Amino acid sequence: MVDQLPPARPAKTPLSPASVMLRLAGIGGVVAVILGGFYYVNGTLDSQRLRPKSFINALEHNNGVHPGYRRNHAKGMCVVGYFQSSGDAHALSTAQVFGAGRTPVVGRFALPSGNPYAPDSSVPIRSFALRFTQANGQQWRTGMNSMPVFPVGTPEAFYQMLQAGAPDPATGKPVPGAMPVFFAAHPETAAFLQWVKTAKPSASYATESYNGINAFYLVNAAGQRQAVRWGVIPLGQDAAGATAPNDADYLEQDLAKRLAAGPLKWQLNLTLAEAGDPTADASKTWPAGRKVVNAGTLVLEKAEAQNTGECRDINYDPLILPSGIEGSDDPLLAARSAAYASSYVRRTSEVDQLPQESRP
Ligand code: HEM
Repeated sequence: MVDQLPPARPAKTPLSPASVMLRLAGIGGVVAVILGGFYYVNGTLDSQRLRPKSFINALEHNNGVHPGYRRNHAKGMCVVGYFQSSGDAHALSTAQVFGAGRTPVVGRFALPSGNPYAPDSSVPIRSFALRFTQANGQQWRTGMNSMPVFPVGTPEAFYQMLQAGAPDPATGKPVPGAMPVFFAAHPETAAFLQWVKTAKPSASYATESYNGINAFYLVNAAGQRQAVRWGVIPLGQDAAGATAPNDADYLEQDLAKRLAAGPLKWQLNLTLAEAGDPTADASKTWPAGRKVVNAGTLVLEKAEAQNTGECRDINYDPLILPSGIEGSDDPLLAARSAAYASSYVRRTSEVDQLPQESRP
């Protein structure tokens, strides 16, 4: 048998230099369109558009750069313990944390400032962040504040608020009058300002209530979705009239002392929204009288210094949620998630510059 040769291909006419240039320009054009798309989505082409680093740059501008520390809520302390479920939230959510048993927790108490040396009495707000690690490996991370509402409802307004708090280059202090002007232009701050009127710096992290503020959805085995806001209330209280000392650093010593004497406990409450309650506006409270489900007890057993403790390398991103809990349409959630990641990238690349603290 004789092999048949394939038919000869017609000889190709070489491209003229002009055609080569045209083809290269075409390829370049496609690449430029793709890159332009990326830059557009990233906001690089729009100098006015907010990006994760816009918040972090503003926080650094206002508070200074403190290598290795969180760019907001910089002064804090790690804590370790567990959550004991009551089982009462199981009908609302498939998340394992609400089933029977215990879920280990790594938490962090902090002050809401980017300055890790801020005196404890400088602000009436304290914060509490938690990471629950379920047996199936899924995590629920949340950051809560002691106020019941956020001053504003959008990332843009929060950025403007940071700008209003920027220091005057001449004095290094906030520009007098800038914050009142901001509040006057933002009537949604009314509920927060009402709270501030009576809020006092508390004498202990242990006797505070903390609120998740943003709305989330719980999803049950039937796929039903219930909008909720959550928070924790302390099971221990000081005698009435306990006041904060003048000392700049009393909160950490107080917490270490209390934990050395025994575990500290909070009740985890889920407030259930009714039709019409806003889920996309953290500056609005929900009407009183909403049903509250006691999901269980948070028990803290040990405190650790934040520079060496387990919470140091945790990014308390509010959108890290297990199945059975979902984010809402609140625009602050995505902005928080992105800004915390940006802060995390900066601070974790500087960890070797942190002063090493001995464990309490
Ligand atoms: C657009 C709005 C917000 C921005 C840009 C923002 C920004 C930040 C940043 C950069 C951090 C440091 C994150 C890290 O390095 O781990 C932080 C921490 C924190 N934020 Fe926000 N935040 C916002 C809104 C809120 C809201 C609504 C809450 C409500 C509870 C909140 C609660 C907290 C808490 C508790 C922490 C401390 C977490 C920890 O201890 O590690 N933030 N925030």
